[in-house]
Amino acid sequence: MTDRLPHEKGFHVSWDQMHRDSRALAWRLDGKGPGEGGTWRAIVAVTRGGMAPAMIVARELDIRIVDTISVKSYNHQERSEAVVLKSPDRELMGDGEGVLIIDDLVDTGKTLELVRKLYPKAHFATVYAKPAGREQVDTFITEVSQDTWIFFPWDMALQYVEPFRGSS
Ligand SMILES: O=P(O)(O)OC[C@H]1O[C@H](OP(=O)(O)OP(=O)(O)O)[C@H](O)[C@@H]1O
Ligand code: HPA
Ligand SMILES: [Mg+2]
Repeated sequence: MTDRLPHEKGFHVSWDQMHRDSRALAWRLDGKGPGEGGTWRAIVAVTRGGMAPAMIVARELDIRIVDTISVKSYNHQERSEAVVLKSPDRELMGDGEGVLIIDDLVDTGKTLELVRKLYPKAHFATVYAKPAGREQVDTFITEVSQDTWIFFPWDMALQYVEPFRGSS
């Protein structure tokens, strides 16, 4: 399967790495909100990939108001038009002021571009970022090159690999 991937490089993220990087994202966002003491009003996870880092950030920053926005833009590794399948609570959101919108990564930036149009005052944060989408994100932790495909732990499984020298 891997020999058919259209991307030259793979960046494999373990659950442990995702936990560490999401915590680092939380710490970076801590105290930067517009509320009293730099607090944030709420978190909105971009489903589905944003839910894992959003949960970790919500826990670290003690934010209990968490909603989701569902944006579908990929079929496997093929990009298609981004569409909103489910919106967060309208009253909660307003123009997005004080709301943290969290996703696992920004790639072309099309997903966040769409969400940003809806909530221009929100703060956009991702764990990983590729150069083409960097402008769409206010805070991120790790940048990878555009020709890298990030493999997330929820898409992976442990499996047998042949020894380097083959088996006798
Ligand atoms: O910056 P972009 O080029 O728009 O790509 C980034 C988005 O693509 C992936 O989501 P996907 O649409 O595959 O859905 P998923 O989170 O449910 O896997 C990823 O989780 C981001 O949300
Ligand atoms: O590099 C990626 N990895 C996983 N999902 C993605 N969706 C857009 N780009 C990526
Ligand atoms: Mg996603």
